[in-house]
Amino acid sequence: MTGDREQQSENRANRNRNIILVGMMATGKSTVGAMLAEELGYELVDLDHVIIESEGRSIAEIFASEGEAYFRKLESAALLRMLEGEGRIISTGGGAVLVPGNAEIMLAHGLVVALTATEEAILARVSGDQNRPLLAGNAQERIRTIMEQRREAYRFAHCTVDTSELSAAEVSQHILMHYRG
Ligand SMILES: Nc1ncnc2c1ncn2[C@@H]1O[C@H](COP(=O)(O)OP(=O)(O)O)[C@@H](O)[C@H]1O
Ligand SMILES: O=C(O)C1=C[C@@H](OP(=O)(O)O)[C@@H](O)[C@H](O)C1
Ligand SMILES: [Mg+2]
Repeated sequence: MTGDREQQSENRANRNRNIILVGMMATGKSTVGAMLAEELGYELVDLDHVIIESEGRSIAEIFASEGEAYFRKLESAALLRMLEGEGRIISTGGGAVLVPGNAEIMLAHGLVVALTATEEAILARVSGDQNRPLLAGNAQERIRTIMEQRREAYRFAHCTVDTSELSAAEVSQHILMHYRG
């Protein structure tokens, strides 16, 4: 086997280990992650839930008392810990890709799927939701600004699914087709 072929087969093996969902808030990472875990019999890991459990307080409380930088440290540490295992669906929070090094770590440990949605779809999904501190205030403005800031940050994924016009179950089926090859 040439070095290139060895590398390719290692990359393929790594992709089969876990499925990692990234993307903007309310693109459906948590919802679809739960469906994928159920379908594949994999362990569901939602990084936000891991953090809420270990800290014993909500994401909004952590942001309010400790700030975003502290939250990002917890998130990156949880990501690293969770990627030590296999057979997991890892639903990340939308900002997990912002910390340098996290994208490369994800690519090396599973199939990375980016979920996207239009600004309108995201706004409809978060309306009345108080649990996303970064969207406090004018949610539409915040969504537009954050989407612009992060557009490039989600491009590293192995594949992307636009969820705007799909049900969560349909998104899950798309990902499964891709994963099973
Ligand atoms: N494809 C979809 N179509 C319509 N609503 C969706 C879809 N996926 C998720 N939702 C809804 O949008 C909201 C945010 O979904 P969630 O899974 O928490 O997103 P994320 O984890 O990416 O922030 C939830 O109310 C969820 O039921
Ligand atoms: O995009 C972000 O920076 C965040 C996304 C949230 O998770 P979801 O993407 O699951 O909403 C949560 O981690 C936190 O509020 C910050
Ligand atoms: Mg989520």
